[in-house]
Amino acid sequence: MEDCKIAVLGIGGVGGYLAGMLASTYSDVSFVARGPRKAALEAHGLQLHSEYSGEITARPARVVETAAELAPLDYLFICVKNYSLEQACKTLGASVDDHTVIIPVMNGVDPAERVRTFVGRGTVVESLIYTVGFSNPDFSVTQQGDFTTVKLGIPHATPAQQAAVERTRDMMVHAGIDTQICADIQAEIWRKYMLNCAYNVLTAAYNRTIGQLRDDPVTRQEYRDLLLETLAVAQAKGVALTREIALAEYDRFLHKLEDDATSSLQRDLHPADDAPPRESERDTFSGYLVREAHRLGISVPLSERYDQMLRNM
Ligand SMILES: NC(=O)C1=CN([C@@H]2O[C@H](COP(=O)(O)OP(=O)(O)OC[C@H]3O[C@@H](n4cnc5c(N)ncnc54)[C@H](OP(=O)(O)O)[C@@H]3O)[C@@H](O)[C@H]2O)C=CC1
Ligand SMILES: CC(C)(CO)C(=O)C(=O)O
Repeated sequence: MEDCKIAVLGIGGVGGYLAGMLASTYSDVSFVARGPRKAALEAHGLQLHSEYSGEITARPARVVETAAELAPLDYLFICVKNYSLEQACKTLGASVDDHTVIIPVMNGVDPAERVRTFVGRGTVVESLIYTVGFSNPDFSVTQQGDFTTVKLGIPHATPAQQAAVERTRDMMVHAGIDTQICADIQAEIWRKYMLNCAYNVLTAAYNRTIGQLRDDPVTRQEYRDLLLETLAVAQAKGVALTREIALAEYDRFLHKLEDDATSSLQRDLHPADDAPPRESERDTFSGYLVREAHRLGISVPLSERYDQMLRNM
């Protein structure tokens, strides 16, 4: 395990945490980054300010502009926004061969399927991550809060695929990354997506924290309704999510999420420095949900309203 070849493509909020943890454990970790971020990582390494894992300065084996500059990898983590995924997959070259395990660590329900289509080789492990992280103007990365957890799996895995999932989990746990294997990874991904379709959509639509959404009776009720609309679409697609799980997520919103919690969609649409909105994943959340609902004949009026509102921002 010590000399496995690992790369992380996308050294932002999510990739920066994983890259920092991996590069401070393994000797052959490459960072794929571009422009001024590449120059900063080459000059100073990656500074990770993690409330969960501590203050880490990670020096990668190398920083490259594209993965195509790398020899075949054992593991490739792809941590880009959904709108960058296709382009990123086009730059992999010979870094991915049939033995490579690719782990897209992203929001949305279909990144793994899209990677399989765009790349067509290697073993793609599905994943999701619960974390709060972002990149800073000096290209350091901050992870906030006392958790960061990754879940892995491959639906209907063959024994060889399951072995790849287990190897990946062991490699990540050895680097100090909380990682669990899920028997039904699709259901877990949809559970997280259901959360995102309420949490990310409402925090971004109003630029409010979770505490502010919870204090307002209208948004408090809408959070529940958005969870239930997403549940209806998931169930129509045959995903094993139940009303009890949706209501447990609502309970978490009411009683457990931090008052000052924000979302990645909110941070992109409302940058802290009053800069103009950045490109965002609104299409990954309400956009995809509404399209799937229409295709399946499910009524999702509130998601439609918020999708329109986010599109007009
Ligand atoms: N941030 C969070 O708290 C959470 C995020 N997620 C999900 O994780 C995924 C990643 O999000 P996040 O880390 O926040 O995103 P960021 O925007 O912070 O980071 C993405 C990084 O990918 C880089 N990138 C994009 N394309 C390429 C490429 N072709 N080559 C090299 N680098 C590339 C970008 O570089 P550049 O700066 O040069 O554009 C950027 O640094 C998303 O799907 C998000 O929804 C999930 C849970 C929590
Ligand atoms: C809801 C949250 C914070 C959970 O990790 C997230 O996925 C995001 O901000 O995109």
